[in-house]
Amino acid sequence: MPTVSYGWLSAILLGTFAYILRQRSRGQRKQQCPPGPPTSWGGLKLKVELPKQYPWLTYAKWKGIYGDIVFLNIFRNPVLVLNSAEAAQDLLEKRSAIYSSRPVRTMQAELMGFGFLFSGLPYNAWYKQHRNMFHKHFQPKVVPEYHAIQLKHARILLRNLLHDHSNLDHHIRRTTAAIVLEISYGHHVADQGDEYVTLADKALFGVTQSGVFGTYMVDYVPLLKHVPAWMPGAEFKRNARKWRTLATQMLNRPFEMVKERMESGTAEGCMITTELESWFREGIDNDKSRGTVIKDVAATAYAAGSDTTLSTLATFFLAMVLYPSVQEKARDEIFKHIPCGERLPSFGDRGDGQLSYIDYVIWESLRWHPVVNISLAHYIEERNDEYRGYTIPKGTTVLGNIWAITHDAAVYPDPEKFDPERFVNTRVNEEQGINPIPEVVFGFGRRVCPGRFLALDTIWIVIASVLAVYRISKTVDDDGNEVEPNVEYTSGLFSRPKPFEFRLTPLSDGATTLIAQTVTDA
Ligand code: HEM
Repeated sequence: MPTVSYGWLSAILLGTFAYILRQRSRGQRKQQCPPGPPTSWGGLKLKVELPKQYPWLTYAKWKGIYGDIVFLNIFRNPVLVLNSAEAAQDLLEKRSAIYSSRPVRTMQAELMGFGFLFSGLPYNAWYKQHRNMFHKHFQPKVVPEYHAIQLKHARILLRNLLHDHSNLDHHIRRTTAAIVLEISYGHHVADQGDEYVTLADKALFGVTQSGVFGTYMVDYVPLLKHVPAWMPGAEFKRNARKWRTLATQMLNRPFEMVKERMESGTAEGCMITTELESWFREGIDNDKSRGTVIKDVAATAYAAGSDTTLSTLATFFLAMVLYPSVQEKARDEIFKHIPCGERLPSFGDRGDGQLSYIDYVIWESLRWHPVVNISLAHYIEERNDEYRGYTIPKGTTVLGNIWAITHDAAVYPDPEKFDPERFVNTRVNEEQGINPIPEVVFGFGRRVCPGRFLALDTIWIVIASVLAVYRISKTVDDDGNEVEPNVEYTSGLFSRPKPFEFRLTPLSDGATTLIAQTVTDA
């Protein structure tokens, strides 16, 4: 056995080596790329690797050494990390015409079977078809149609938390998943053990593991995909095989469910029924691939829309435990508008900046611990570019370090502090060039998150509802001393707080009554 495995490895390494030599012998002109950590000759013996755990922190450290644009060449894969808002703005926003593609992700798309996620597609006509369909259903003028769904699930959350708040992630995931599943598939999520939530949960674990560029060597050296799964060190192949089954199920099962319900006349109106009906009306033969686009778009909405919103809400709970005065201020703002215990907030309360402090709490939750700390990888596909006198070669993967941008002390003073107050005085902020609303947490240019309008609405209604009826605080030990919560975040594509302890108490008997009423309201 070992002889065979070494044979494979040698063949792959020799192939890679020969490729590099060929490229070099073509006598490429030496380009002056931006500075970065040294990689050895030909990129073969690496002195540096892209970090796998919390890469945003390592990149932020590199900023101190190499500056805000850091260049690496890993196995002939040029990678550029952007560590400042200015660089991200200059390249990913202003030059988004050439910085909006995505690199090939062998692990996620090819081996794991997540090629259906349009978030990973290169910037081409096929991608635009997906993005346009998505935009049709999630643009600002459409998302208010989903307020009733969001309100219902925010209230179910209040009730579920009253019974048990020990598994916060579970309850919030139920809320965020239920909203997207109802909008996309017209599916009503069961309170416990919903088949589709469980399925996506398992499948998405793989996506978040493989989502940050640099995690898997096979993304740099695609030839490694041919390594047999049984070989020592080929764990990635074994994992990929497992996740592939889940990916296929996540893509197909809920879609088939809607089609069956349509055939039996029991389907609820949703994104898929709307799209399928218009496809049938316009003639399937005129556009044979539209069925695939519909299926992909629904699955991408689900993959991208559930755990992201979950993370921000979990961060909000953690911040409220740690910063009780912020919590009181936000609650006071609600009670100025809706007297305590009178009724629960609804979207009508949001208009005209009436509850603007809540908006600041949301933006600070998004900034303090961004969900996506390294943007999905952008890719410059068409041609070489020049920036600040450096060459950015065609074929460079470009990573926006959202964490570094939102924790730049020159822009967000005292960045580790959760302080929604920082956004209050917009005039002074503008004059001093500090504390802009951190929209960067939703990414850049033409690939900016198209689900952000829905996300902000969900986060708003959940936060306003929770604050109106619950106090979130530290737990106390047997001697009555407050226990500090664990403040630790997961690595991976969607970063969220690891479990932490907190107390959740209804504010008053009136609040408990309001929560109980949601059983009949929702
Ligand atoms: C707090 C919640 C959310 C955050 C922080 C967030 C953040 C992001 C970020 C950083 C990107 C990558 C942008 C880039 O490449 O520059 C992205 C892409 C994307 N997001 Fe979100 N997102 C959130 C919620 C949602 C929701 C609710 C949906 C769907 C309903 C969604 C759908 C998508 C899609 C489809 C893409 C891929 C866009 C493309 O490649 O064209 N996101 N998101």
